[in-house]
Amino acid sequence: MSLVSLRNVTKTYPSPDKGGERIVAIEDVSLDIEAGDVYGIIGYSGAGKSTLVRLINALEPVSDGSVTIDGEEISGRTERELRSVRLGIGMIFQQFNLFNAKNVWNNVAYPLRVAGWPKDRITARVDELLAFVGLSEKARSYPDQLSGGQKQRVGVARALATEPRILLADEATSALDPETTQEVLALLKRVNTEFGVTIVVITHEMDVIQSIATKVAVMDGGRVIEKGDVFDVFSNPQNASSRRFVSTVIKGIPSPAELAVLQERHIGRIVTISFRDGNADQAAVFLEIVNAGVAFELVYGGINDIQGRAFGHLTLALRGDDAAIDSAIARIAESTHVTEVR
Ligand SMILES: Nc1ncnc2c1ncn2[C@@H]1O[C@H](COP(=O)(O)OP(=O)(O)OP(=O)(O)O)[C@@H](O)[C@H]1O
Repeated sequence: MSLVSLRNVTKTYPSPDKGGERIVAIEDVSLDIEAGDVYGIIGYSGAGKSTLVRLINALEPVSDGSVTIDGEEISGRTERELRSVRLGIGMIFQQFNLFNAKNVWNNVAYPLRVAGWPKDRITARVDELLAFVGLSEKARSYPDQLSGGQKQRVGVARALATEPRILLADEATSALDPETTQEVLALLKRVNTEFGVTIVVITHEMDVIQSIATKVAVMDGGRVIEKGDVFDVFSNPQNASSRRFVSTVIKGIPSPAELAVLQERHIGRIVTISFRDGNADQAAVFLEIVNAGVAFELVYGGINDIQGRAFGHLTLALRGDDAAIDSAIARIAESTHVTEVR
């Protein structure tokens, strides 16, 4: 049984114009998140990612379909019942959302006081969490005295206070510089492996998915257009919309504007060849070109690493007899993905 399960979920909002059509934020989304996953939700702005989080977190009801957390259907629950569901879900935010008037220790203690934990257990839990996130020394500091990375570490400690099984991270590293982002991602990875917390990361940053996610769903226009293993989705997207999105976030695929520049700058036919962890022998690809008597120049490229597995794209300008180029492309296409710019 999945820990979080969405079945044919739709969420609409009233139109801002009187009598206008309702806004469809989420449309017919089905998704299963297993215990222990680090599940990335990625997509353009307005794709519906934040709305999806609010539905999982039971902050808003679905318009249609069902959301199940740990086997319990949450639609149609009373506010009181939902409160206990929410206690099992921690949340961290882009802007950290700490209480500026409370010190670090009291920020982390806050959800435990609300949940009615006894004083001695609160003390033990807060001390343990601050040690876990490496901020024991900062217990008496106020949020204003902390760096962005430290603030988010307090956010993580607070989100974990009530021992939730699920942590939702909504653009949790988008306000941080790249180095601090990596620091917070490493902490989230530890939250997953050491505490066994299932993490859902909403992001538009490829780095985040690349470093910690095991599964990913790509959203576009309120729908999940592709989902699965991170390496598979990014190295070999199955449909045109997800290919378009993926090509904007991974290295090595020239944009249409860059292709136009390449075509202008280089003589010959421009082709992009994809390489994926062992699926194509790179030497064999180049041999096909050489054996066909075709000259080539490497004009663009990049290699991506997803948790130790590599894939990439090389763009070449091919020069020679047209029939020879056609036959080389056809032979390369037998072992890997190749596209020609026309
Ligand atoms: N409370 C609301 N009332 C009306 N429309 C909403 C509401 N919340 C979201 N929407 C609309 O639903 C769509 C999806 O929005 P959502 O914020 O979920 O996207 P997102 O992928 O999280 O985007 P971003 O990355 O910009 O936050 C958008 O068209 C948005 O305008």
